[in-house]
Amino acid sequence: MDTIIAKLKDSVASTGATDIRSAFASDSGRFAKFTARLDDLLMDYSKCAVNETVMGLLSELAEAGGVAKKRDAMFAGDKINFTEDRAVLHTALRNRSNTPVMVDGRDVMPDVNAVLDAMSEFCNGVRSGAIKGATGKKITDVVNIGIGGSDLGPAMATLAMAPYHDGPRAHFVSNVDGAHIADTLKLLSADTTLFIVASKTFTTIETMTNARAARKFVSDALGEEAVGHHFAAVSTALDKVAAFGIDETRVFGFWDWVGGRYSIWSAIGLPLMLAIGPEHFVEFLEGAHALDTHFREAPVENNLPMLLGLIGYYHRVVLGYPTRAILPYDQRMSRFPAYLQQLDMESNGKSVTIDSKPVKGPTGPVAWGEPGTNGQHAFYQLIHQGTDIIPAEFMIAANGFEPDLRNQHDLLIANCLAQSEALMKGRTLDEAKAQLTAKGADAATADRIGPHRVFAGNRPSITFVYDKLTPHALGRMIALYEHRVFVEGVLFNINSFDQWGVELGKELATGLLPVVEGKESAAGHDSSTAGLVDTLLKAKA
Ligand SMILES: O=P(O)(O)OC[C@H]1O[C@H](O)[C@H](O)[C@@H](O)[C@@H]1O
Repeated sequence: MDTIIAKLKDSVASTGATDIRSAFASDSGRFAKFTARLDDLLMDYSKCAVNETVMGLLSELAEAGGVAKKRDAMFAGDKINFTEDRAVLHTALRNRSNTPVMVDGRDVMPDVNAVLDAMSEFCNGVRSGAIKGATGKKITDVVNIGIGGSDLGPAMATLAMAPYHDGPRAHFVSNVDGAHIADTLKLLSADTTLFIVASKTFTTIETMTNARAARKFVSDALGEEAVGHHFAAVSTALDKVAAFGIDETRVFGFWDWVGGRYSIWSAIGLPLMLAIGPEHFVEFLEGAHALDTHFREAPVENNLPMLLGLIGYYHRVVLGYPTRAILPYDQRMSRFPAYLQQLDMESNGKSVTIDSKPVKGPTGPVAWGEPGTNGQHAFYQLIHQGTDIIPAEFMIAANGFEPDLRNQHDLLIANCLAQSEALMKGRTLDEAKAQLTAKGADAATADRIGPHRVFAGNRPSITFVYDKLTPHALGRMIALYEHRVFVEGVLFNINSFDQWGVELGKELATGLLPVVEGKESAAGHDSSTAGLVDTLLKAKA
């Protein structure tokens, strides 16, 4: 690996790979060379700092890092999440070919299918009105109470699939800040609302606290006996759900081999299924399955997640770029960057290798973003002219869902393409000055103002294009990013599937609660924490 990385660094210098603009000028076939496809999904990475030498070395890197072998081990149910002694099988949840997937000598597919059937039956009942609230009214609103992976996936996907909504309205409460649930409940009537308590562990303090507030909302309005009609739960901890008092016919399970940030395909997808219906939900699973099959079968040079992971690794480790921007040109994908933050940073924000040694180089970059065109009018300035190079990942559908607003969709496409072109081409000082002079500026003004109007160019971007954001296309896009994170994690030589880094803060918060409540002294805490507690206690009304 180290030798190949060194060769990559040398080849960047010796082949001038980062001069993307010149590469386009000298090779009209560049787009054809550096694009890959899966059905209608096109990945254009020609605007990255790559050439045949770089791509060849990246393929060698995939081989040396054993990516294909580890991929096969994941799909086969090996316990690759060794720090938690767990298999990693979110792919089994969307295994539409239904081939057996073995964990500890047992095929998990019958259980997967049984939960999917139970979810479908429940959703059909709620959507048709056969399953009603305690007063006999139809459920019009569903509130998912969850956080992290039990919120971001369903919230992101439900918003993305808005054109397919024909079920109850969906709301998402995640934050322990009482403002979140209070503002949500204000809009709702208990007798027509169903709450889904979604928590893999069923111990997460934010979720349990919000669930109790929701329970009080229902019992205050309709009486304690109504609670059962207005709650469902999704969890791996069925004993804890029973203790909370949710009827077992309304509990949808999943398994410890589904990571929270990979759980949208499981019963955690219940709010999405309620909104778009079981058939569209299955199409969503099928899209992910198509990508899984592609990941397992396509040769590296045409394998989208392999390429995306290899280029991501190249950007981070070889070129040293610290972040990447996720920029969907799709308003309904506005939560996709937030979703990817958990997927990517919780998976690959690690400092210890699988051999339990400190990593030698960088691991996961900061992933961030907002939908275009909004970002253009906010932070793109830094992407174009700032001192860090930030690889951008654009995504755009050829078609929107508003035929009467086709002109707006064309404007959206033009903006998306213009950004990647501008990032790559930039504007030289001579061009900037000539432009100023053409507008009537004198030479001294052109000299003074010109440098401010220079764009360095050669800034990398990847663009994804697909026909339309259908359930299939969304499932495929999420799975693509999941496997990209996998490929990068293998190359970083880390375990992408645990998240010990979130634990310390949780432990300290538990210890600090009695201090903040004024029941215990802050002695023993550092002076900053003690000082902050003191300030807050004095200001407490
Ligand atoms: O689903 P839960 O068990 O409530 O967990 C919710 C979230 O909280 C944890 O702190 C983890 O960092 C996340 O990976 C997880 O998705």
